[in-house]
Amino acid sequence: MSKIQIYDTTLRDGTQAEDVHLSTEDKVRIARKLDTLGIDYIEGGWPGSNPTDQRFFQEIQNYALNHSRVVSFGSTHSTKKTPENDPNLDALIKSRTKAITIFGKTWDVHVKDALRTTQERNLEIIYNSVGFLRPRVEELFFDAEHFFDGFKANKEFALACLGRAMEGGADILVLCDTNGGTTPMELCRIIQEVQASLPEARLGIHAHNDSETAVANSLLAVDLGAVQVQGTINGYGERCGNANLCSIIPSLELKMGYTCLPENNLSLLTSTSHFVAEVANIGAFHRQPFVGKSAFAHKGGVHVSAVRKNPRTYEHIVPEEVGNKQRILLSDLAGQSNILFKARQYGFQLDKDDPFVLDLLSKLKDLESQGYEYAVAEASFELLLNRTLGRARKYFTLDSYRVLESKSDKKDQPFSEATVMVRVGGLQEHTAATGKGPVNALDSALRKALEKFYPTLAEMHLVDFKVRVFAINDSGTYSGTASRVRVLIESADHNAQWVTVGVSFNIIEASRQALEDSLNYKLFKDDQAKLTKAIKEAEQV
Ligand SMILES: CC(=O)SCCNC(=O)CCNC(=O)[C@H](O)C(C)(C)COP(=O)(O)OP(=O)(O)OC[C@H]1O[C@@H](n2cnc3c(N)ncnc32)[C@H](O)[C@@H]1OP(=O)(O)O
Ligand SMILES: CC(=O)C(=O)O
Repeated sequence: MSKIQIYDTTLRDGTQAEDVHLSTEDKVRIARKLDTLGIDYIEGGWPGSNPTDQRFFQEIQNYALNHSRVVSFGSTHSTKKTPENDPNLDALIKSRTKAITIFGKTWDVHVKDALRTTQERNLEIIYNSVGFLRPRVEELFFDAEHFFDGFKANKEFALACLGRAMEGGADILVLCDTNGGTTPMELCRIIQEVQASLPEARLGIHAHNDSETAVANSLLAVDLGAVQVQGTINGYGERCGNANLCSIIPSLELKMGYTCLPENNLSLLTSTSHFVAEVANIGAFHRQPFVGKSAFAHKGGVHVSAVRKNPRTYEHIVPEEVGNKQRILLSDLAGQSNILFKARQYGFQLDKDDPFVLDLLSKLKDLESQGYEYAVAEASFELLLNRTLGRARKYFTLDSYRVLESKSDKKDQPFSEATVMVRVGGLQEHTAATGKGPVNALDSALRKALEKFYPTLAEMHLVDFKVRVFAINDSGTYSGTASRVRVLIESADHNAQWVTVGVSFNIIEASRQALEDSLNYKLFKDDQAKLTKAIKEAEQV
């Protein structure tokens, strides 16, 4: 199986994305993760550009990477300078990387309008820059910027640029679809013409995603003989992004028979993707192929029924090969198979004829149609399942609650106060609490009332609170302030995190439902843990 060089530019082109900002420390953390994954080349940045990138190249020298080679990136020398006095080329050398990439213009429009120089001078700049760096670095790559647009505009000039870079000593000529507008059909034709014209050249591909074809173009280029693929983790990059390595690597390895990563490392792909998203502080893209949370999530009853019999029926690869996993979702599109699968996850062996399954399915569909979303609020579903089976204890009853909002002075913040009446066994408790907002006041009052019966409730805290407004009602008209809302509450204690849901026309009532489920779930979970412990102890006796 032939090896394809994987060249990651998350730390350089990835940071050219509108919402990606990485500190030097972030870059080092990502570089080390990419090294663990087994990426061949990590483009660390443009050392002539800013102090963050400059520091990265110093800092990364303190780490012995096992696999990856760090690459510094810059442009050919300035039209007004020579290689010897160009600060950009000097910064590349000072970065002390064993590999360097420089980009040069190959589109006549850019030479005329961006560089404002002649084609002859551009060819000279390319040759001189590459030739100057060649003896000073072990590996040298030439990024032929705008190559495909350049080829379409002026084929002879674009090919001459490649020729000069090759004569100067570049190891690989990387054909860049810088504006991301090249179709796979054009790309195919152009690469074949390059190969006919420069048969000795070793080619690479660097594609942008403006036409949503960056991955396809990269795969095609490899199929045609490219030996290096440049891209970024999660496809981050300038404008619409770069070719997504999280799709390219598994496609090359699992579908096209190439080797990209060291043996057995492909299963690190999903965790690497999530790690990079986390460090970049960008919400994970759930629908991302291969590594997204939804990449192997099955919702439709027909799909679930089939994947339970044979996962291949609706999965293009085995999720674990890329470190992902199958998920079965609950919704109004579910069939009995979804329920059976979920019940098994929680330890119940049921079968399709069980009347309980149909009962739960119809409850689920009814609640989902009102706006409850159990695919996310799995703790609420687990309670619903156990309640329907008669397995969940009723820990407390909230007989009534009242929430008051008042504001006395223009300068003051509104004041929230909640009172609750709860019953635990035969005992009634009447409590009041204030809070920063009505939901906080209600939460405080409920806990105050319940903690004397259930002290472990003090261990839990609220992690996240999300409100979604359903502005369009069932008849398709706009409901305005009379809209239904869904509240999702994420809670945690020292060893778990769980999400609960509530739905109502009243945001406080929706919050009350989600809060009550959250408290109940904590108590239910504690009971389950006690039971498991008792069973283990009994088994040991
Ligand atoms: C396709 C790509 O993604 S290439 C990478 C793009 N990335 C970036 O631009 C991020 C890093 N860039 C930077 O920090 C800055 O632009 C710097 C430090 C490189 C240059 O900053 P400045 O000197 O202030 O120039 P400025 O950014 O305004 O313009 C870019 C200059 O580079 C020149 N240039 C562009 N491409 C090339 C090239 N291949 N070879 C030589 N010069 C080039 C432009 O003509 C322009 O020069 P001019 O000012 O004489 O017109
Ligand atoms: C070099 C580069 O990033 C590009 O042409 O897109």
